[in-house]
Amino acid sequence: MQVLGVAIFVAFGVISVVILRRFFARKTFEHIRGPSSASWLFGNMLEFNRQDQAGDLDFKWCREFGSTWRLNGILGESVLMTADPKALQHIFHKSGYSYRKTADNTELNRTLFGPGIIWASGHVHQRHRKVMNPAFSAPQLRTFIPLFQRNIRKMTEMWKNELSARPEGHIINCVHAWFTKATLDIIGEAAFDYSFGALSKTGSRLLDVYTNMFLETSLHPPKLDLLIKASWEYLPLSVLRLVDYLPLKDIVKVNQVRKAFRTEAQKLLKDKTERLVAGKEGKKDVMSVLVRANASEDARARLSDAEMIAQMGTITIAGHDTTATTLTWLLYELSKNPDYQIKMREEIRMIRSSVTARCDANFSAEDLDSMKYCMAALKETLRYHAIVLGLPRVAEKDDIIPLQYPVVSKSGELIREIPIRAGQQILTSFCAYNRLPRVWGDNADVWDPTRFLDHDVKRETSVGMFSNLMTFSAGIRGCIGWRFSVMESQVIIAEILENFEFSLPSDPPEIVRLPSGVVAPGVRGKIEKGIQMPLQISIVQ
Ligand code: HEM
Repeated sequence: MQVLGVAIFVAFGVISVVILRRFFARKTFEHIRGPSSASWLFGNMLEFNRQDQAGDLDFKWCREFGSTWRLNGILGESVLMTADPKALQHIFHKSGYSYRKTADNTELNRTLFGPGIIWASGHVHQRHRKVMNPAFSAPQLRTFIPLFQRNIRKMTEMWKNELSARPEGHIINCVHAWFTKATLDIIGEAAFDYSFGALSKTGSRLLDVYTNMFLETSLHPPKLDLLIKASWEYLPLSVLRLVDYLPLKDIVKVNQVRKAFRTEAQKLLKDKTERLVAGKEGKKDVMSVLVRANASEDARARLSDAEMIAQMGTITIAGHDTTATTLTWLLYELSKNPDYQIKMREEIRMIRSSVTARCDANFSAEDLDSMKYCMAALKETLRYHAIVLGLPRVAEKDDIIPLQYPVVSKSGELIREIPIRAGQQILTSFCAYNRLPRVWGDNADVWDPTRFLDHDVKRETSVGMFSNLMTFSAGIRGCIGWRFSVMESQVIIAEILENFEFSLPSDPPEIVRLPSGVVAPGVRGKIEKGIQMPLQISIVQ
């Protein structure tokens, strides 16, 4: 009886807090325009989470209401959504940890990765970042270039072998499946000196458990899932820790993945620590650098074993499918833009002649940096195909968010800044920012790398980690691996375009952007088959 009383009291308390918070939240956003509520229970969240193609609604709402608008959240919550550069700069760059991740985001990160960098917050996150930074510095990453080249060459040799047996002179491959394997092998070796054996087909348990995780866990979430996760904002941490035991599809899958990574990471950490203690010459992989950086820290600043182990899953998952998917979109665009593909190939060949003239076998970092057409295509793909659509954040304290581009209120006044209360949720839209005509020009809705060719246009407000794009997020929580991804992509682009031509198959399927954790391509009508990007590949003449 007593237990029931406490339960009723707690439930009453939670509901009162929710209603009061939502009442005050409405007040601050009431005057901002936005789509009307599609359902009293889900607001706009059901349509937002189940859009036909990822980003469709972000682009539509941004066109209709300007770069900042209001959404109806679950149970009448009022949510601010923005693609405004100054607002993004304020939230990600200027406010430290004042805009935290949402509870469901944090808990899913904890369930998947454990206590690693992507889960940590505040001073704990600062500690993670300090130990990890040296492993992601430009000089350290440049040492990986030969490793990137060696691994991607394995893939191109396999393609060449396959092609040599085809009298028709071409093959049709899902390039995403290949890039996923190549980038997984690369991250395994570069980050841990570990072999996933993805290309060689020897495979590993990790690979089996992990395959298709993003799609399985985030495509078209069930209604109950959305409701349960919305309630997490109001639950105390002690209750949230029980999330791991929920029989939700995504939780079950990420639990499996985390456990598999933990087993492997424990072995790796032990091996690397023993090497360090024995004074053996340090290896260059990210985890060995981490182990050394950690050992040289003041005891209080060090990462614990559990934290170090969590980094393995984090770096693997954050660090390979992301790059693989971006490269997949790049090849898709190049298949549709053969003239630009030819320009890139000519550029690569020209630089190859100077490499041969100096009797080198491989491109150096400087060679790769001098490939302007290739770099412009990579930047444009990161802009046009932001594989993380945007991120949700919650204000930790009352604040005022400034806007670069004022929006018109319901009563016709210009809104230049938006007061926000502690606890209110903001959805940031990276994909809509990346396509704002005011920032990128009138042809922002077209894939056109020439916009990046001669110069990086000086933007009015600078945001992001790379080239004013929001694709890698920004600020103290921005992607720590952006340079890794860019260098790896430069190597892969040079290797594959020097050797192969890419085009659409003769009867090309309609490719759609799947609204999953990482925006990946699928084929219209065959979405249940998962990620697909069939392209025609032939040897360069
Ligand atoms: C195209 C490639 C990539 C994209 C678009 C991308 C995007 C992002 C984004 C949007 C975030 C912020 C996530 C959040 O705040 O919840 C992030 C964080 C992170 N990324 Fe990447 N990423 C890419 C490649 C990589 C690579 C190659 C690595 C590692 C080798 C990596 C490691 C990480 C880590 C460890 C974090 C967490 C950083 C922190 O919380 O301080 N990423 N990435």
